[in-house]
Amino acid sequence: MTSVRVERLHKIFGPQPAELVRRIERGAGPDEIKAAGGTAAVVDASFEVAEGETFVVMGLSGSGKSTLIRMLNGLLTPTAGRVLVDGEDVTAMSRKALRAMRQEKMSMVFQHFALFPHRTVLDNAGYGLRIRGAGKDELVEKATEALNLVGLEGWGDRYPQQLSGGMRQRVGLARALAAQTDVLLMDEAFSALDPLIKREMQDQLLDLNAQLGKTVIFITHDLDEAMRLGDRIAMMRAGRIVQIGTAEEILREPADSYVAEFVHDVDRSRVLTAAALADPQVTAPADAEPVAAGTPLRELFLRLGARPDPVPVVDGRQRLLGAVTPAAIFEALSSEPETAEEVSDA
Ligand SMILES: Nc1ncnc2c1ncn2[C@@H]1O[C@H](COP(=O)(O)OP(=O)(O)OP(=O)(O)O)[C@@H](O)[C@H]1O
Repeated sequence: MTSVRVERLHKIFGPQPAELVRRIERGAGPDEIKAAGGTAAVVDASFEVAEGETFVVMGLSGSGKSTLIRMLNGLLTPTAGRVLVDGEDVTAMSRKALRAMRQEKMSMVFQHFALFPHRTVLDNAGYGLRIRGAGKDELVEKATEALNLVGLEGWGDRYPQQLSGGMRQRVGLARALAAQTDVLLMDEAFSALDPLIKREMQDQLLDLNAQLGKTVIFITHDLDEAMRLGDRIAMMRAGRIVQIGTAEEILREPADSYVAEFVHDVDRSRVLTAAALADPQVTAPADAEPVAAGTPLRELFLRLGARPDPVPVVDGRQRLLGAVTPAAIFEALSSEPETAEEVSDA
């Protein structure tokens, strides 16, 4: 399996980009960079994505998400910094090595997926295999398997115009899956879809990942999507990553007022889980039925109605993590999170 590591990555558009990176390192802000004719699209980004992890990059339009993801597979060359895929520096690869890396290790799914109108769905799904030089039998086998995985069983002989928008996006996903790369880069892959279909695709990605264990780097400007899909989320603002954490960490301890504002309207009862509130010091009644660590607070809250006692919480192996008191549930659901700024000011 493949891991991805990003070290002090910068991308500056405009004249003398390397000089502008030096100025940023000496403390220049976005206004100074702008005055010098540059755009600081990505500034000093560092993170590591573990094998099998779904890492979401989240931010408003123009915050640098697409620029960042395009540097991961070498579509854009960084102004400074390194991208390591399986320990190999993408920024130092030849064109040929880059092409091989994209074919063998990282597939990309875009928002507006380009399907070839005159090729069948099966051919479209197998496109990555074809350019890699796969034989016909292998192409048919792997593309069919990928189409089945995304719920398009039996559609291989059709043409793109016979499919709905959601189905076409599934073909895009199937193409990435058929290539059997360990890493999927998904750039606003579901953003153009209707809300219901979008949700279906998210469920499908979660399902697929439970089966296949791919490393997914997923870009979105949709916070609900980020929270549903991400094992961890990187919050970007004006080119910088301002916080990296799980949905719960970001909700409970936003790094600054920008992130706090962003997550303000999130339905905490659906995102926060029993695990975050389980206190090993609290004992639940012996006959209380335990809940799984991932149980959303909403469900815990509903359960309290029947019996207002502490609720025991167990992990996947039925080990006791602690218990959640009704008071902890009320507090988590009603309190405003403190930002890290406020905590350090105090
Ligand atoms: N080729 C380019 N030349 C100059 N500036 C660019 C170029 N590509 C992107 N930018 C600028 O870099 C900044 C980051 O853009 P980027 O597309 O990465 O943001 P984003 O978060 O992906 O936004 P969106 O969701 O709208 O695509 C923006 O200010 C954008 O205008």
